[in-house]
Amino acid sequence: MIDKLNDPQREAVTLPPGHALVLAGAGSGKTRVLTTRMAWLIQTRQSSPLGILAVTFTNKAAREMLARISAIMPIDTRGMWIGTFHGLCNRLLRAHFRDAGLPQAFQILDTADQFAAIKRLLKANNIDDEKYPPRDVQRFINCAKEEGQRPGDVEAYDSFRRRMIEIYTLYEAQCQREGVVDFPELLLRAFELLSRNEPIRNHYQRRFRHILVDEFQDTNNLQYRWLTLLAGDGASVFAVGDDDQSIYAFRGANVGNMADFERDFARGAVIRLEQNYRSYGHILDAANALISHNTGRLGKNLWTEQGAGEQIRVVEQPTDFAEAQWIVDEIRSLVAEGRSRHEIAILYRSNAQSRVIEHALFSSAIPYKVYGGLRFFERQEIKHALAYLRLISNPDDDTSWVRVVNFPPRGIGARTIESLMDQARTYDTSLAASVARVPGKAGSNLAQFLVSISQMAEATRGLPLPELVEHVIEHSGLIAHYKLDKEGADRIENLNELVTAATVFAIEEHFDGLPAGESVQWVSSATDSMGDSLTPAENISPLASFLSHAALEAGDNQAQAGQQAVQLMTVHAAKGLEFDAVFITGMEEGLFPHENSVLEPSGLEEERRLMYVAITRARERLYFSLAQSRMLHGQTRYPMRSRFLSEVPDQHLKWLTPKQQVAFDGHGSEPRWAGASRASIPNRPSVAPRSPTTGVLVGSQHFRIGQGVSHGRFGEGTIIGLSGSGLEAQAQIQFRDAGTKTLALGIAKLDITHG
Ligand SMILES: Nc1ncnc2c1ncn2[C@@H]1O[C@H](COP(=O)(O)OP(=O)(O)OP(=O)(O)O)[C@@H](O)[C@H]1O
Ligand SMILES: [Mg+2]
Repeated sequence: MIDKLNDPQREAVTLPPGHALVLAGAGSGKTRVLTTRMAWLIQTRQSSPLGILAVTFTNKAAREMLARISAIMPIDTRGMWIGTFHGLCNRLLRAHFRDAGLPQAFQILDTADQFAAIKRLLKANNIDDEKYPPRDVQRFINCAKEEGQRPGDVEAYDSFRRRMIEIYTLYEAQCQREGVVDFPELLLRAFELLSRNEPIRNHYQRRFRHILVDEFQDTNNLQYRWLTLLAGDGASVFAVGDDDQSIYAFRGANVGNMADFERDFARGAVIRLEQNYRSYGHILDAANALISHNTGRLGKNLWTEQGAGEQIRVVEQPTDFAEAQWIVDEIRSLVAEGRSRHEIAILYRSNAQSRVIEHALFSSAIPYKVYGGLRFFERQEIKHALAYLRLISNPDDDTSWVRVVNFPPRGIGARTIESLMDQARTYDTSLAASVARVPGKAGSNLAQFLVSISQMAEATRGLPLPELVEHVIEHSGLIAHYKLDKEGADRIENLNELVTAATVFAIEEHFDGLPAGESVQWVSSATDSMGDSLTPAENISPLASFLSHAALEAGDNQAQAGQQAVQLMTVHAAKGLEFDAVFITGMEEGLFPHENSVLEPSGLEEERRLMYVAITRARERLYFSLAQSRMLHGQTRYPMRSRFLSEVPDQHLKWLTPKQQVAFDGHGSEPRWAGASRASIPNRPSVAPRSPTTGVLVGSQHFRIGQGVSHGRFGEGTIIGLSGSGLEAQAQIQFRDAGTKTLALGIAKLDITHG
């Protein structure tokens, strides 16, 4: 098992108990070391499988880890706690729902559900959603939770924040009443449970002697505290990570946790891995050179024995359509050369880019899978079906109630629902519990809905999960409804796919045929002073378990089925994965680096880490592609080449199209636009750019691409795109300090400084 490892890897795997940090760059075998260490701990009998808790970044990674361990040795991995932070916290809360103050069948709100719940809350309390936009409220609440703060802990230094805190309080009451838990709440609840309940804490601290964490650089403060608490004084924490791949700061991840961990725990036990086993030399050196532009790195140097391999191919196309078409043609020849489609990935910085690429793939009949983005469990019909399933397990789930009370339409209008909400508010009950208080025809319609839910609950009691799901999609009226819809065929297919998903889930989770609970005889062997009473986690009903799975795992479904499909995903979603061939698309200023990020140096450094992640996904072949004009958010833009292109030394690049212009270097105020005239943009099918132009006359000023301008507030900048004319004329300007902005030329006061 450990023969195949190099020396530092083997050292890490076989470290004696104690905290340790493996700090190493991409593709150096961190994940492999972590998995092997688990297997090694078990095989050398230093730990039982049940004494290990491992945190992975995605559910897919958790499954792969389990598969790898079972491949190494024949053990029952079922009782092992391997999963994401959210998944593990969910498991903990299910096991101790009472102590955590939750109903047994509590439901998980995903981000979209949470947003809907907040909107509903604002409405119900007559809160002005212009002054308190739901997005901002959501962010406020989530940030507070991620810092471990309840409403009482948040500092109210002005009246706005005071009001936000009141909304947070109302939101908590609503969630509690409805028996629902949002993502950050999973973590915070689990943290509070462990910190307040000593017997439970002691139990788990005694059980988990080994805690292993992958992608440690992306933990947030609350996760860090959760780990520290769970570890107590006795457990060994083995963390692996790469500061250069920290890409979730915008969600509260704190790369400083690595340094803290080293200081607080790992003292001395820091292992660095420097040999990369994934990529050929040109790819690796390009990544190293790029990331060296960042400051404050913990520093490491990656090398490979694999030889230089091929240069990175760079291609510039006139439009985003042409870019997509070129990629599709190239994929055809890769496949013709014998590469498998699932070993080819197309990465993009923004989800919005995928549509054009998907279209090109679809038109060429190349099978592809979108990983992440377009999520199966987020499709409308699936969410409707899940809402019914949630209601039969918990009729007080108001979010689900509101979603389907009139879907399929059954004559229950907005007014009725509002009056129901009023009642619920007045008596502080759930919507279901208030039905009896609504008078007249409206009331009887609502009552009928309630009856149909309880009939479904009755009829499905004791049914195996797939049959239960099938019954509900049929009897909810969803299938019949979509049959009437011209475009409903797809939706019906998806609903049927939900039954398949339930079947697969039941098999994987061993719910098939076995009454829940019997499949987990190992629990009793988890001998502990607290005995079985403390670990009934596995006694959750298959339905509740499936619903959690649906909420936690949106997206994974597609990737699994995508064995023979080209893989499409955002760079964020690609973390930890590897492919033979990778296309990094949209290598343009404003896109990658993203325009929102270039305002601050820290934002730009995060973009650079993201680019580092993207490059290091490739084993053999890497492509950079870009377009001279791109339709984004309904606007045609004429972006400059990404500065990241100029941060990769020329010797690693092979331009497949002429390299005429100089890429934006992010420093000088000199316009770097030395390219050919943009006046003619050939090859753009179907969507014509909205009056693309290289020059615009507004008043007496003549604006041109490449010109230097200055603006009262944003300072000095360079025009990088123009569109429209007259009053509609707009310029996209790359400001030296203020990032990229699109300004209406008739309104913005701009002075031409040169060019
Ligand atoms: N000692 C080794 N011998 C051969 N192959 C190895 C060795 N160590 C790792 N690999 C292979 O190198 C690749 C990268 O390993 P792994 O995914 O564990 O790296 P990582 O450090 O976790 O990367 P990332 O930072 O991208 O998550 C994998 O295909 C892995 O199987
Ligand atoms: Mg990894």
